[in-house]
Amino acid sequence: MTVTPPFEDRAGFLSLLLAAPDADGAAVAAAKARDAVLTKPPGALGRLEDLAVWMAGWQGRAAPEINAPQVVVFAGNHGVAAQGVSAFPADVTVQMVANFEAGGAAINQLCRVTGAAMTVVALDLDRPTADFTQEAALTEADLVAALQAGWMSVDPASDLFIAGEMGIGNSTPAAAIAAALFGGTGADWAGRGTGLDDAGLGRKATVVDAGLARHADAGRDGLEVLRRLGGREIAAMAGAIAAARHHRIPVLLDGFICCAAAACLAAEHQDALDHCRAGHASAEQAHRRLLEKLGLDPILDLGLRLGEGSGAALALAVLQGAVACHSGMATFAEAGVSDGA
Ligand SMILES: Cc1cc2ncn([C@H]3O[C@H](COP(=O)(O)O)[C@@H](O)[C@H]3O)c2cc1C
Ligand SMILES: O=C(O)c1cccnc1
Repeated sequence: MTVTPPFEDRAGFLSLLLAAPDADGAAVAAAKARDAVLTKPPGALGRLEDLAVWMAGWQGRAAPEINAPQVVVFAGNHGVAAQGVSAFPADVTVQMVANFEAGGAAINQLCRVTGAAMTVVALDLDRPTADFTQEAALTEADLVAALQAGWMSVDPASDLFIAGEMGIGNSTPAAAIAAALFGGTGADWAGRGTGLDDAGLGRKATVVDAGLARHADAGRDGLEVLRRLGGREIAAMAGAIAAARHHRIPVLLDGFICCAAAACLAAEHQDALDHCRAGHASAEQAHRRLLEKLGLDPILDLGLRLGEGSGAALALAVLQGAVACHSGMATFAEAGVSDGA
Protein backbone atom coordinates (compact mmCIF):
# COMPACT_ATOMS: atom_id res chain seq x y z
CA MET A 1 0.00 0.00 0.00
CA THR A 2 1.18 3.55 -0.70
CA VAL A 3 2.11 5.47 2.40
CA THR A 4 1.61 9.03 1.24
CA PRO A 5 -1.67 10.34 -0.16
CA PRO A 6 -1.41 11.03 -3.91
CA PHE A 7 -2.89 14.53 -3.46
CA GLU A 8 -2.18 17.42 -1.11
CA ASP A 9 -5.12 19.69 -1.78
CA ARG A 10 -8.56 19.91 -3.32
CA ALA A 11 -7.20 20.58 -6.81
CA GLY A 12 -5.05 17.47 -6.62
CA PHE A 13 -8.02 15.37 -5.54
CA LEU A 14 -10.17 16.78 -8.34
CA SER A 15 -7.57 16.04 -11.00
CA LEU A 16 -7.43 12.41 -9.86
CA LEU A 17 -11.23 12.26 -9.93
CA LEU A 18 -11.36 13.64 -13.46
CA ALA A 19 -8.64 11.24 -14.64
CA ALA A 20 -10.51 8.21 -13.27
CA PRO A 21 -10.18 5.04 -15.37
CA ASP A 22 -13.18 3.53 -17.11
CA ALA A 23 -14.41 -0.05 -17.17
CA ASP A 24 -12.74 -2.44 -19.62
CA GLY A 25 -15.05 -2.62 -22.64
CA ALA A 26 -13.46 -5.82 -23.99
CA ALA A 27 -14.03 -7.57 -20.64
CA VAL A 28 -17.66 -6.41 -20.67
CA ALA A 29 -18.14 -7.84 -24.17
CA ALA A 30 -16.42 -11.11 -23.20
CA ALA A 31 -18.56 -11.41 -20.06
CA LYS A 32 -21.76 -10.84 -22.08
CA ALA A 33 -20.67 -13.52 -24.52
CA ARG A 34 -19.97 -15.90 -21.68
CA ASP A 35 -23.34 -15.12 -20.04
CA ALA A 36 -25.08 -16.03 -23.31
CA VAL A 37 -23.71 -19.59 -23.32
CA LEU A 38 -24.16 -20.53 -19.65
CA THR A 39 -26.52 -23.40 -18.84
CA LYS A 40 -29.70 -21.41 -18.20
CA PRO A 41 -32.41 -19.83 -20.30
CA PRO A 42 -31.24 -16.39 -21.54
CA GLY A 43 -31.86 -13.75 -18.86
CA ALA A 44 -33.03 -16.31 -16.29
CA LEU A 45 -30.68 -14.97 -13.62
CA GLY A 46 -32.27 -11.54 -13.96
CA ARG A 47 -30.30 -8.68 -12.50
CA LEU A 48 -27.57 -11.05 -11.33
CA GLU A 49 -26.46 -11.21 -14.95
CA ASP A 50 -26.01 -7.43 -15.18
CA LEU A 51 -24.15 -7.40 -11.88
CA ALA A 52 -21.71 -10.06 -13.06
CA VAL A 53 -21.05 -8.19 -16.32
CA TRP A 54 -20.52 -4.93 -14.41
CA MET A 55 -17.99 -6.68 -12.14
CA ALA A 56 -16.25 -8.14 -15.19
CA GLY A 57 -15.80 -4.66 -16.65
CA TRP A 58 -14.16 -3.27 -13.52
CA GLN A 59 -12.03 -6.35 -12.91
CA GLY A 60 -11.00 -6.48 -16.57
CA ARG A 61 -11.80 -10.17 -17.04
CA ALA A 62 -14.70 -12.17 -18.46
CA ALA A 63 -14.98 -14.30 -15.31
CA PRO A 64 -14.78 -11.97 -12.28
CA GLU A 65 -14.18 -13.16 -8.73
CA ILE A 66 -14.66 -11.69 -5.29
CA ASN A 67 -11.78 -12.88 -3.14
CA ALA A 68 -10.97 -9.80 -1.10
CA PRO A 69 -14.01 -7.65 -0.32
CA GLN A 70 -13.28 -4.70 1.98
CA VAL A 71 -15.55 -2.72 4.29
CA VAL A 72 -14.33 0.45 6.00
CA VAL A 73 -16.56 2.14 8.56
CA PHE A 74 -15.77 5.85 8.94
CA ALA A 75 -16.81 7.65 12.11
CA GLY A 76 -17.18 11.36 12.78
CA ASN A 77 -18.97 13.75 15.10
CA HIS A 78 -21.17 16.66 14.12
CA GLY A 79 -21.58 20.08 15.73
CA VAL A 80 -25.10 20.22 14.39
CA ALA A 81 -26.02 17.23 16.60
CA ALA A 82 -26.28 19.72 19.50
CA GLN A 83 -29.48 21.04 17.87
CA GLY A 84 -31.41 17.90 18.76
CA VAL A 85 -31.55 16.45 15.24
CA SER A 86 -30.95 12.82 16.28
CA ALA A 87 -32.91 10.52 18.57
CA PHE A 88 -29.58 9.52 20.17
CA PRO A 89 -26.83 11.45 22.01
CA ALA A 90 -23.53 12.21 20.24
CA ASP A 91 -21.62 10.00 22.74
CA VAL A 92 -23.03 6.99 20.88
CA THR A 93 -20.56 7.60 18.02
CA VAL A 94 -17.48 6.79 20.10
CA GLN A 95 -19.33 4.03 21.94
CA MET A 96 -20.24 2.39 18.65
CA VAL A 97 -16.62 2.64 17.47
CA ALA A 98 -15.68 0.55 20.51
CA ASN A 99 -18.49 -1.85 19.62
CA PHE A 100 -17.20 -2.17 16.02
CA GLU A 101 -13.72 -2.88 17.35
CA ALA A 102 -15.09 -5.51 19.74
CA GLY A 103 -17.06 -7.18 16.94
CA GLY A 104 -20.49 -6.45 18.40
CA ALA A 105 -22.21 -4.33 15.74
CA ALA A 106 -24.49 -5.44 12.92
CA ILE A 107 -21.81 -4.73 10.32
CA ASN A 108 -19.35 -7.04 12.09
CA GLN A 109 -21.75 -9.95 11.69
CA LEU A 110 -22.45 -9.15 8.03
CA CYS A 111 -18.73 -8.92 7.27
CA ARG A 112 -18.25 -12.28 8.92
CA VAL A 113 -20.87 -14.02 6.77
CA THR A 114 -19.61 -12.47 3.53
CA GLY A 115 -15.90 -12.86 4.37
CA ALA A 116 -15.29 -9.12 4.05
CA ALA A 117 -12.29 -7.56 5.79
CA MET A 118 -13.51 -4.75 8.03
CA THR A 119 -11.66 -1.79 9.49
CA VAL A 120 -12.83 1.27 11.38
CA VAL A 121 -11.45 4.75 10.77
CA ALA A 122 -12.41 7.16 13.55
CA LEU A 123 -11.88 10.76 12.49
CA ASP A 124 -11.17 13.25 15.29
CA LEU A 125 -14.18 12.17 17.35
CA ASP A 126 -13.25 14.57 20.12
CA ARG A 127 -13.36 17.44 17.64
CA PRO A 128 -16.91 17.63 16.21
CA THR A 129 -17.38 19.63 13.02
CA ALA A 130 -18.67 23.18 13.31
CA ASP A 131 -22.45 23.59 13.31
CA PHE A 132 -23.27 24.25 9.65
CA THR A 133 -26.11 26.61 10.57
CA GLN A 134 -23.39 28.93 11.96
CA GLU A 135 -20.36 28.37 9.75
CA ALA A 136 -18.80 25.85 7.36
CA ALA A 137 -18.74 22.39 8.94
CA LEU A 138 -15.14 21.80 7.85
CA THR A 139 -12.13 23.96 7.15
CA GLU A 140 -10.33 23.37 3.87
CA ALA A 141 -7.57 21.54 5.77
CA ASP A 142 -10.12 19.32 7.51
CA LEU A 143 -11.81 18.51 4.19
CA VAL A 144 -8.53 17.52 2.56
CA ALA A 145 -7.43 15.50 5.60
CA ALA A 146 -10.72 13.57 5.56
CA LEU A 147 -10.53 12.96 1.79
CA GLN A 148 -6.98 11.68 2.31
CA ALA A 149 -7.98 9.44 5.22
CA GLY A 150 -10.69 7.92 3.06
CA TRP A 151 -8.44 7.53 0.06
CA MET A 152 -5.67 5.83 2.06
CA SER A 153 -8.05 3.41 3.75
CA VAL A 154 -8.75 1.59 0.47
CA ASP A 155 -6.56 -1.46 0.02
CA PRO A 156 -5.56 -1.53 -3.67
CA ALA A 157 -5.59 -5.35 -3.44
CA SER A 158 -9.32 -5.42 -2.58
CA ASP A 159 -11.71 -6.51 -5.28
CA LEU A 160 -14.92 -4.95 -3.95
CA PHE A 161 -15.26 -1.93 -1.66
CA ILE A 162 -17.94 -0.76 0.76
CA ALA A 163 -17.84 2.52 2.72
CA GLY A 164 -19.89 2.50 5.90
CA GLU A 165 -20.43 5.28 8.41
CA MET A 166 -21.16 6.02 12.03
CA GLY A 167 -21.79 9.56 13.23
CA ILE A 168 -24.72 10.59 15.39
CA GLY A 169 -26.60 13.36 13.60
CA ASN A 170 -25.10 12.60 10.18
CA SER A 171 -28.39 12.12 8.36
CA THR A 172 -28.84 15.89 8.84
CA PRO A 173 -25.70 16.90 6.89
CA ALA A 174 -26.58 14.21 4.35
CA ALA A 175 -30.01 15.82 3.85
CA ALA A 176 -28.41 19.26 3.56
CA ILE A 177 -25.94 18.00 0.94
CA ALA A 178 -28.73 16.39 -1.09
CA ALA A 179 -30.84 19.55 -0.96
CA ALA A 180 -27.89 21.76 -1.92
CA LEU A 181 -26.96 19.55 -4.88
CA PHE A 182 -30.42 18.66 -6.17
CA GLY A 183 -32.69 21.45 -4.94
CA GLY A 184 -35.63 21.30 -2.58
CA THR A 185 -36.08 22.12 1.07
CA GLY A 186 -35.24 20.56 4.40
CA ALA A 187 -38.69 19.00 4.52
CA ASP A 188 -38.04 17.29 1.18
CA TRP A 189 -34.79 15.67 2.28
CA ALA A 190 -34.91 15.25 6.07
CA GLY A 191 -36.00 11.86 7.39
CA ARG A 192 -36.35 10.29 10.80
CA GLY A 193 -32.78 8.95 10.95
CA THR A 194 -32.37 6.96 14.16
CA GLY A 195 -36.08 7.44 14.93
CA LEU A 196 -36.99 11.11 15.40
CA ASP A 197 -40.57 11.94 16.38
CA ASP A 198 -42.63 14.49 14.44
CA ALA A 199 -41.31 17.43 16.45
CA GLY A 200 -37.72 16.28 15.91
CA LEU A 201 -38.33 15.83 12.20
CA GLY A 202 -39.66 19.39 11.96
CA ARG A 203 -36.61 20.68 13.86
CA LYS A 204 -34.30 18.77 11.54
CA ALA A 205 -35.95 20.23 8.42
CA THR A 206 -35.56 23.76 9.88
CA VAL A 207 -31.89 23.11 10.65
CA VAL A 208 -31.30 21.92 7.07
CA ASP A 209 -33.05 25.02 5.71
CA ALA A 210 -30.87 27.26 7.91
CA GLY A 211 -27.74 25.54 6.57
CA LEU A 212 -28.93 25.91 2.97
CA ALA A 213 -29.60 29.60 3.49
CA ARG A 214 -26.21 30.22 5.12
CA HIS A 215 -24.26 28.34 2.44
CA ALA A 216 -26.29 29.20 -0.65
CA ASP A 217 -23.16 30.64 -2.27
CA ALA A 218 -21.61 27.16 -2.41
CA GLY A 219 -23.93 26.56 -5.36
CA ARG A 220 -23.77 22.99 -6.67
CA ASP A 221 -20.02 22.67 -6.31
CA GLY A 222 -19.71 19.12 -4.96
CA LEU A 223 -16.59 19.53 -2.82
CA GLU A 224 -17.59 22.95 -1.53
CA VAL A 225 -21.02 21.63 -0.53
CA LEU A 226 -19.22 18.69 1.13
CA ARG A 227 -16.97 21.08 3.09
CA ARG A 228 -19.70 23.50 4.15
CA LEU A 229 -22.50 21.04 4.97
CA GLY A 230 -20.82 17.64 5.34
CA GLY A 231 -18.64 16.03 7.94
CA ARG A 232 -15.39 14.15 8.30
CA GLU A 233 -16.81 10.66 7.83
CA ILE A 234 -18.87 11.85 4.85
CA ALA A 235 -15.81 13.41 3.21
CA ALA A 236 -13.77 10.29 3.98
CA MET A 237 -16.41 8.12 2.26
CA ALA A 238 -16.14 10.40 -0.79
CA GLY A 239 -12.35 10.05 -0.73
CA ALA A 240 -12.58 6.27 -0.44
CA ILE A 241 -15.11 5.93 -3.26
CA ALA A 242 -12.85 8.01 -5.49
CA ALA A 243 -9.80 5.94 -4.51
CA ALA A 244 -11.64 2.72 -5.31
CA ARG A 245 -12.30 4.09 -8.79
CA HIS A 246 -8.64 5.03 -9.17
CA HIS A 247 -7.75 1.39 -8.38
CA ARG A 248 -10.63 0.06 -10.56
CA ILE A 249 -12.28 -1.50 -7.55
CA PRO A 250 -16.08 -1.72 -7.88
CA VAL A 251 -18.13 -0.22 -5.02
CA LEU A 252 -21.46 -1.07 -3.44
CA LEU A 253 -23.03 2.06 -1.97
CA ASP A 254 -24.93 1.86 1.30
CA GLY A 255 -27.72 4.11 2.56
CA PHE A 256 -28.64 7.77 2.56
CA ILE A 257 -25.47 9.12 4.14
CA CYS A 258 -23.15 7.09 1.93
CA CYS A 259 -25.08 8.18 -1.16
CA ALA A 260 -24.88 11.84 -0.10
CA ALA A 261 -21.09 11.45 0.00
CA ALA A 262 -21.14 9.83 -3.44
CA ALA A 263 -23.38 12.62 -4.77
CA CYS A 264 -20.63 15.16 -4.04
CA LEU A 265 -18.36 13.25 -6.44
CA ALA A 266 -21.08 12.98 -9.08
CA ALA A 267 -21.55 16.75 -8.87
CA GLU A 268 -17.88 17.19 -9.77
CA HIS A 269 -17.75 14.61 -12.55
CA GLN A 270 -20.82 13.08 -14.16
CA ASP A 271 -19.23 9.66 -14.62
CA ALA A 272 -17.65 9.56 -11.16
CA LEU A 273 -19.96 6.80 -9.94
CA ASP A 274 -19.74 4.45 -12.93
CA HIS A 275 -17.92 1.94 -10.69
CA CYS A 276 -20.73 2.05 -8.10
CA ARG A 277 -23.97 0.16 -7.66
CA ALA A 278 -26.57 0.93 -5.00
CA GLY A 279 -26.59 -1.86 -2.44
CA HIS A 280 -30.05 -1.06 -1.14
CA ALA A 281 -32.82 1.45 -0.71
CA SER A 282 -32.93 2.40 2.95
CA ALA A 283 -36.05 3.38 4.89
CA GLU A 284 -34.76 6.96 5.23
CA GLN A 285 -37.51 8.75 3.34
CA ALA A 286 -35.37 10.63 0.84
CA HIS A 287 -32.98 7.81 -0.04
CA ARG A 288 -35.02 6.63 -3.01
CA ARG A 289 -35.19 10.14 -4.39
CA LEU A 290 -31.45 10.50 -3.99
CA LEU A 291 -30.86 7.19 -5.79
CA GLU A 292 -33.07 8.36 -8.63
CA LYS A 293 -31.12 11.62 -8.90
CA LEU A 294 -27.94 9.57 -9.11
CA GLY A 295 -29.44 7.17 -11.67
CA LEU A 296 -28.94 4.17 -9.38
CA ASP A 297 -31.23 1.19 -8.99
CA PRO A 298 -30.95 -0.46 -5.55
CA ILE A 299 -30.17 -4.17 -5.37
CA LEU A 300 -32.13 -4.74 -2.14
CA ASP A 301 -35.06 -3.07 -0.40
CA LEU A 302 -35.30 -4.50 3.09
CA GLY A 303 -36.46 -1.52 5.14
CA LEU A 304 -33.03 -1.12 6.75
CA ARG A 305 -32.22 2.24 8.32
CA LEU A 306 -28.94 1.51 10.02
CA GLY A 307 -25.99 2.70 7.96
CA GLU A 308 -22.59 1.24 8.97
CA GLY A 309 -22.40 -0.25 5.44
CA SER A 310 -25.00 -2.85 6.43
CA GLY A 311 -27.24 -2.65 3.34
CA ALA A 312 -24.24 -2.76 1.03
CA ALA A 313 -22.79 -5.74 2.92
CA LEU A 314 -26.05 -7.63 2.43
CA ALA A 315 -25.99 -6.73 -1.26
CA LEU A 316 -22.44 -8.10 -1.34
CA ALA A 317 -23.92 -11.53 -0.62
CA VAL A 318 -26.14 -11.11 -3.69
CA LEU A 319 -23.15 -9.96 -5.74
CA GLN A 320 -21.15 -12.99 -4.56
CA GLY A 321 -24.01 -15.14 -5.83
CA ALA A 322 -24.02 -13.31 -9.16
CA VAL A 323 -20.29 -13.69 -9.65
CA ALA A 324 -20.24 -17.33 -8.50
CA CYS A 325 -22.92 -18.25 -11.06
CA HIS A 326 -21.35 -16.27 -13.88
CA SER A 327 -17.82 -17.53 -13.34
CA GLY A 328 -18.54 -21.04 -12.07
CA MET A 329 -21.38 -22.30 -14.23
CA ALA A 330 -20.77 -24.67 -17.10
CA THR A 331 -21.51 -23.59 -20.64
CA PHE A 332 -23.98 -25.58 -22.76
CA ALA A 333 -21.06 -27.07 -24.68
CA GLU A 334 -19.09 -28.00 -21.55
CA ALA A 335 -22.07 -29.67 -19.90
CA GLY A 336 -23.45 -31.29 -23.02
CA VAL A 337 -26.77 -29.56 -22.47
CA SER A 338 -28.81 -28.60 -25.53
CA ASP A 339 -29.01 -24.82 -25.92
CA GLY A 340 -32.35 -25.17 -27.65
CA ALA A 341 -31.03 -23.89 -30.96
C1 LIG B 1 -26.74 2.48 18.42
C2 LIG B 1 -26.64 3.05 17.01
C3 LIG B 1 -25.91 2.37 16.03
C4 LIG B 1 -25.85 2.89 14.75
N1 LIG B 1 -25.21 2.46 13.65
C5 LIG B 1 -25.45 3.29 12.67
N2 LIG B 1 -26.22 4.30 13.08
C6 LIG B 1 -26.72 5.33 12.19
O1 LIG B 1 -27.40 6.38 12.84
C7 LIG B 1 -26.80 7.65 12.64
C8 LIG B 1 -27.62 8.53 11.73
O2 LIG B 1 -28.87 8.85 12.27
P1 LIG B 1 -29.13 10.26 12.96
O3 LIG B 1 -28.82 11.30 11.97
O4 LIG B 1 -30.58 10.20 13.34
O5 LIG B 1 -28.25 10.34 14.18
C9 LIG B 1 -25.46 7.37 12.06
O6 LIG B 1 -24.52 7.25 13.07
C10 LIG B 1 -25.72 6.09 11.31
O7 LIG B 1 -24.65 5.39 10.90
C11 LIG B 1 -26.49 4.08 14.40
C12 LIG B 1 -27.21 4.78 15.36
C13 LIG B 1 -27.29 4.27 16.67
C14 LIG B 1 -28.07 5.01 17.72
O1 LIG C 1 -29.92 5.30 5.13
C1 LIG C 1 -29.09 5.06 6.01
O2 LIG C 1 -28.01 4.51 5.78
C2 LIG C 1 -29.40 5.43 7.44
C3 LIG C 1 -30.67 5.74 7.84
C4 LIG C 1 -30.91 6.09 9.13
C5 LIG C 1 -29.88 6.12 10.04
N1 LIG C 1 -28.65 5.81 9.64
C6 LIG C 1 -28.39 5.47 8.36
